[in-house]
Amino acid sequence: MSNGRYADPPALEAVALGKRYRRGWALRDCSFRLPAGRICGLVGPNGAGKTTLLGIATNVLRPTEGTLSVFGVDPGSAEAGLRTAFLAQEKPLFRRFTVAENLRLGRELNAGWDQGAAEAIVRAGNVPLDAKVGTLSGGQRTRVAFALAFGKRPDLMLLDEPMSDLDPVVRHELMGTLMAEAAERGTTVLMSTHVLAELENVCDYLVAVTEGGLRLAGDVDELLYAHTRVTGARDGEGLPAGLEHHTVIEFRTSGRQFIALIRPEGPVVGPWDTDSPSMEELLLAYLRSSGAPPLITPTAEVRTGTRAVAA
Ligand SMILES: Nc1ncnc2c1ncn2[C@@H]1O[C@H](COP(=O)(O)OP(=O)(O)OP(=O)(O)O)[C@@H](O)[C@H]1O
Repeated sequence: MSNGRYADPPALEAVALGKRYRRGWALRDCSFRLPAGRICGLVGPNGAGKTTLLGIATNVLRPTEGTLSVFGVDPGSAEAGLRTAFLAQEKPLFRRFTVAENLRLGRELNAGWDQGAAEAIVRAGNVPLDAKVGTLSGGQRTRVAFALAFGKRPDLMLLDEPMSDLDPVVRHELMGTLMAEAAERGTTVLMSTHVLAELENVCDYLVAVTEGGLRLAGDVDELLYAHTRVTGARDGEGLPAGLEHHTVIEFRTSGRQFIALIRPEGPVVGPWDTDSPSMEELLLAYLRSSGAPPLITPTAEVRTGTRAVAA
């Protein structure tokens, strides 16, 4: 169904999206597009609003203001439900049922169910199909939850910190399975994680939130291209003269060196070394500097006049 063509509706489009709980806003004024076929990392500190965003995309939560559409339709529509799979942080499974019974439920609930794909994931971890889910280790349960999500053959796979209880070998293997599936079928993936290194060489798209606000959204290449890492000899405490002409995302000193991440507003002239940041450096700088101005790249920008929800 989805294959990432530009004319297709985006996998996700948020327009002025906000969610308020009793204690206050968990998400506010978020507008971005995630084109179909992308592998997107969703990052932000604890309590930033990631799970809230995923909850709205899966119709577990309704927005307080604004809209979020999934392939151009409301997350509560039958079409969005059919095309989306969600691997929640707490991996809800029927613990008193066996693995096979959980897969059978998956088959009964999903028209396009692929039993072979689901069973292959379970078997690759030597998880017995006749074991009760409640007796499995946390990592084994995650594997079964992965199998249920993959068995659905979704166009959009949403994952909330999916790897947090997996050992490094299984983490690597399941990430490989996820990438192979996404590449083969053009599946859009939106995955929240705190392990920034996990996203390098995997994601081609990023969404970063802090304190409920969107900080970065867009194509990884565009985001990296817009930034320069500047390093040089420290001269006093403050920003070296000349750097103030640029948008400074973060400035730090270490011993006799300084390191800055900037969005250049012209040629970067000075006795410094300039370089492209890594994805991890870029994300860390934005997560540490909540006052830095957000950047939404052209690919992620919501075009005015776009109808957000065709309910
Ligand atoms: N059901 C709820 N009722 C009240 N406040 C909530 C509820 N769910 C989340 N919040 C609050 O909303 C904010 C965002 O929470 P959310 O779970 O979306 O963050 P997160 O980025 O997923 O965090 P983490 O990385 O810790 O999982 C937090 O301040 C949280 O306390």
